[in-house]
Amino acid sequence: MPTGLPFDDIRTLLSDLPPLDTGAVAAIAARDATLTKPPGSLGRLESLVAWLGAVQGRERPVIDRPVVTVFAGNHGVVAQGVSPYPASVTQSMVANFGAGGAAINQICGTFGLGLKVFELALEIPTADITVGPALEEAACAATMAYGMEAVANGTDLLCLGEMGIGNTTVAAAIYHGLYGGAAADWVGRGTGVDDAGLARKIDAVERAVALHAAHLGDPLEVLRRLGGREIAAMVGAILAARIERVPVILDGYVVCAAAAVLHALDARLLDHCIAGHRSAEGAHSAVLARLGKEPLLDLGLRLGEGTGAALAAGIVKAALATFNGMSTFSEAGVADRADDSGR
Ligand SMILES: O=C(O)c1ccc[n+]([C@@H]2O[C@H](COP(=O)([O-])O)[C@@H](O)[C@H]2O)c1
Ligand SMILES: Cc1cc2nc[nH]c2cc1C
Repeated sequence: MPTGLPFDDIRTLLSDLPPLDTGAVAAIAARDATLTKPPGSLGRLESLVAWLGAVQGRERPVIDRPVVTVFAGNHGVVAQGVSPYPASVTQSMVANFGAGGAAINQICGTFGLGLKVFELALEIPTADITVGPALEEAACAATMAYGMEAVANGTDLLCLGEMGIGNTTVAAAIYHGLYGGAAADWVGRGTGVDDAGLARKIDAVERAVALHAAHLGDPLEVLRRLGGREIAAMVGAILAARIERVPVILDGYVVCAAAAVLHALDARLLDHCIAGHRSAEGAHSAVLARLGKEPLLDLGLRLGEGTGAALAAGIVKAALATFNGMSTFSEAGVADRADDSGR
């Protein structure tokens, strides 16, 4: 057992972060300038390769073991009537992931991504955040540690996803707890609540944040009081990836709640993350602006499961394939431009 307060053990991990590799970025820019294309013509694909190199610390980044991790949790706040679906759907969807029948299975198959599902005590929902803290500190820290396993198998690109009926309510509570404003600013329809459900959801988020208001100055307290197990595990996964130099693609509105906790602790904790997409859940745009992330895709998705992150991974893989596989002007015998302008 670790000694001291569990959150203290987490906090020690925050203090010693590897720097991004600027030498790798420079080397990538130099090779990019020799490839058979006008400078800058691959747009954001070029900056994606630079990002991979900066995080991995490699002049030739690799994506040999990309993985999507789906963290699944259940939430006591479902008792407040905040989701149109019963909590049992979380377990059923985990079975569906295992059987290969979910949307994320098909996207992983399309782009050659591994899929790993972390099932987090689904039979024991976290406490209702309108009544008390979701998790005790020790349980929250232990769940964060479990989430660190996401990078344990030598993955070189981590796509984060989640599944949990009710978790758009806890995500909204986290945003309201971290960023203030009105509860309604952060609450959306999730899986599709009707108007009465939306009103219950806004009310639940308001009451939860009011209940815990005295403790919300510390982002880790926001996490344990207003979050849930899949959110805590994703905080651990993002943190471990930062330390292990693994690039991370964030999914949508719910995954970004985990990212927001770390960002509130120290913005550099998200240096290794890109936003895979903009979710159709209304407040996601405001969240992305707070996090300083420009999403790669904007496809109107609001599913979760890591689907937006996995789709973005397909683009990232293509970006790296262009960088590694393209011929240079001299190799291909293509005439380069006559002057240095525009470089
Ligand atoms: O992350 C998103 O952008 C997102 C937006 C809407 C819904 N979801 C998914 O929907 C579930 C939560 O919705 P709800 O209505 O039960 O709170 C959960 O399994 C999430 O993966 C996810
Ligand atoms: C069917 C279903 C699938 C999901 N996948 C992610 N969240 C979900 C919510 C529901 C309800």
